[in-house]
Amino acid sequence: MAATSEKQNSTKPPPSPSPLRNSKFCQSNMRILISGGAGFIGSHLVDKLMENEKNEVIVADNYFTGSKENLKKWIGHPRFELIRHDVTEPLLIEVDRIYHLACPASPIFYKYNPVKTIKTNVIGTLNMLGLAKRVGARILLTSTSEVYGDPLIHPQPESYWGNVNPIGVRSCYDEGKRVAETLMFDYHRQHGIEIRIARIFNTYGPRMNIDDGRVVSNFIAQALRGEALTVQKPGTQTRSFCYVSDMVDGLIRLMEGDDTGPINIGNPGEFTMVELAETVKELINPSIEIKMVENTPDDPRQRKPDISKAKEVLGWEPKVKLREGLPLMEEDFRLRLNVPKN
Ligand SMILES: NC(=O)c1ccc[n+]([C@@H]2O[C@H](COP(=O)([O-])OP(=O)(O)OC[C@H]3O[C@@H](n4cnc5c(N)ncnc54)[C@H](O)[C@@H]3O)[C@@H](O)[C@H]2O)c1
Ligand SMILES: O=c1ccn([C@@H]2O[C@H](COP(=O)(O)OP(=O)(O)O[C@H]3OC[C@@H](O)[C@H](O)[C@H]3O)[C@@H](O)[C@H]2O)c(=O)[nH]1
Repeated sequence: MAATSEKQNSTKPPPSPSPLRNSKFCQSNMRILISGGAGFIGSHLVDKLMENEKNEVIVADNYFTGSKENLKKWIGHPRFELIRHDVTEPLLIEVDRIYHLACPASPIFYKYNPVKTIKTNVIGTLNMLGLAKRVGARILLTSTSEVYGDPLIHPQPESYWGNVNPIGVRSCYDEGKRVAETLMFDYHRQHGIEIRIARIFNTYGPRMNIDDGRVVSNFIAQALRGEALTVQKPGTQTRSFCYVSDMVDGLIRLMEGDDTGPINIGNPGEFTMVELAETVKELINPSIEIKMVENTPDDPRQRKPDISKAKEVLGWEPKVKLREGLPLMEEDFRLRLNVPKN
């Protein structure tokens, strides 16, 4: 896809910033909104962006799956602000960049209230795009590998249009993200908004909710609690797991680069769920059992990103291998579950 960020058919210019923005006493150069910033990936993104003293970070989150605990070290910091806000309602603030992450991401949470999930994807993205349009901000959407559905092409390049069930139990999320991508491109083409789209593949790391329901957090929590690891049938389905620090690095490169995307960001190391369970067992608790349990409908059978574009356009590729990332997550889960290492 061609790099394109020039404005086309812009309806009206963004409002002028306050004159104080350019005064020499103005404390920050970049005001960054992160919707969903109290969640797993969002809070790691906050940590990274706060390292730059020129950044002022604002998080808007409704705490559906995120928590203040993830941001506790920044609460009270002069360059940080936390707003309890649901993105299905409009938000009127002044910012230069919007990382739009707000959306439940674990299948058990996004299926819990599918109507709310699709509203978050559609109305939430419309509201964030409306904000970007009003203030002339650049906006990045965290889309997902789920836009490829149960893919018939392997690995998945960005040019693949996907194989998605439009009426299935996952469609509130995967079709919701597909509409969100459409909205991003329509605002770009019609109003000249500067957009970036990341298609994120399965990401793991510290701060995932312990009872999040996603496979890596489930297996680590089960291994530490001494419970059998629950591999959903058939167990031969594959995923490719990216450590969260690599993900955050990719997202920031995408935001600050020139390409609209969509760009796959993920780790191409591919594992069956049985292989993942065996690795967790070996690394964390060799005496644990692995048991096969029923799966849920429409579970994708294979998933692996083609990251040629991310390498070429962003100069990005993941650094942390699964066997290096799992112990870092184990350490965090041990602390939170109060299970010391023998
Ligand atoms: N982690 C992954 O493997 C993965 C893969 C693909 C895409 N993504 C995308 O990345 C983003 C972050 O995912 P995550 O893994 O950190 O999940 P998460 O559940 O930890 O974070 C999502 C955050 O969004 C907030 N939120 C949900 N609905 C909201 C609403 N209506 N208004 C305001 N806030 C709301 C939640 O409270 C939470 O803090 C999501 O958009 C997700 O779709 C994640
Ligand atoms: O305890 C479990 C949980 C899950 N699984 C399996 O593990 C695989 C991965 O399941 P997860 O729930 O972690 O996540 P999925 O890959 O299905 O969806 C994820 O995809 C990318 C993102 O958009 C989201 O984070 C999420 O929707 C599935 O095949 C599932 O059947 C188990 O074998 N055991």
